[in-house]
Amino acid sequence: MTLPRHEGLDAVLADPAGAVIGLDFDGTLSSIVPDPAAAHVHPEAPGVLADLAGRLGAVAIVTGRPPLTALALGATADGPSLEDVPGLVILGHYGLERWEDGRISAPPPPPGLDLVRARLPEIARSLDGVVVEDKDRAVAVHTRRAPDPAAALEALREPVAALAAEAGLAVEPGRMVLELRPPGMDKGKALSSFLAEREARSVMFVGDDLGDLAAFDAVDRAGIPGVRVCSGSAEVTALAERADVVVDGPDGVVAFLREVRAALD
Ligand SMILES: O=P(O)(O)OC[C@H]1O[C@H](O[C@H]2O[C@H](CO)[C@@H](O)[C@H](O)[C@H]2O)[C@H](O)[C@@H](O)[C@@H]1O
Repeated sequence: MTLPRHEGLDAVLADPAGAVIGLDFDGTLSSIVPDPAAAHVHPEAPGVLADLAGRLGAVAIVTGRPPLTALALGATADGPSLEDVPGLVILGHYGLERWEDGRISAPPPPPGLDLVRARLPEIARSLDGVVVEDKDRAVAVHTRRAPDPAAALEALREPVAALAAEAGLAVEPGRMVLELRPPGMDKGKALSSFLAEREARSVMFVGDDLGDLAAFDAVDRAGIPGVRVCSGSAEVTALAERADVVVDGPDGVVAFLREVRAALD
């Protein structure tokens, strides 16, 4: 692919040491698969990120996954794994839990999760193929394996919202998933703090899902040149509508990152 001309992308290329790249995990660095536990990083993604990390100010993965899960799913059999990306920071749980240099930092889990653990499986059982994913600091309910995933998601919206309100948690909607998680943090806040911490002079964010819209907002309000990249899919169109660059899923993301890397030589 040829890199498009865009002011934010030009700024990243002109001053890579001042650039921060943030990337989502599922749907961006990893293809969407029916079973969340069976996801795995695109085999070429860690290599190209490792290459970029040596040239850019910072590379961060900003994800709804716990950082250690992203790292585990980021292992590859033959090449480098995500853990091998120099200086990588993972802002997991939408920024609540941070992994860097092998260390995790996070606030304590919210008390409302116990109520969700007690009640959500019962709600999920009322619909065929709906499964619960417990992520320690958040609990998600997935409908991708239901006979009609979109209908199952709609059927869950109301009971899940009621349960979240009772538990003092926020509902995070995503690709055939509703997540109950602590309120007060999102990918936008996580990215904004990281940009300030690294004194970024330009920013690129790559994402695919509704939770990434907050990160696009953060790019917009960062006060530095920025570029918003969408890992496009037929399933989510809202992000493509806001993006400066749209590529075709994780394969397209890796091809795009390769071009960025090549343009830095
Ligand atoms: O912020 P992300 O890195 O995009 O994580 C968001 C959610 O991703 C995962 O679910 C999604 O990917 C699964 C595996 O491909 C897929 O089965 C599911 O339908 C998608 O919604 C993950 O399981 C969630 O916990 C994350 O919050």
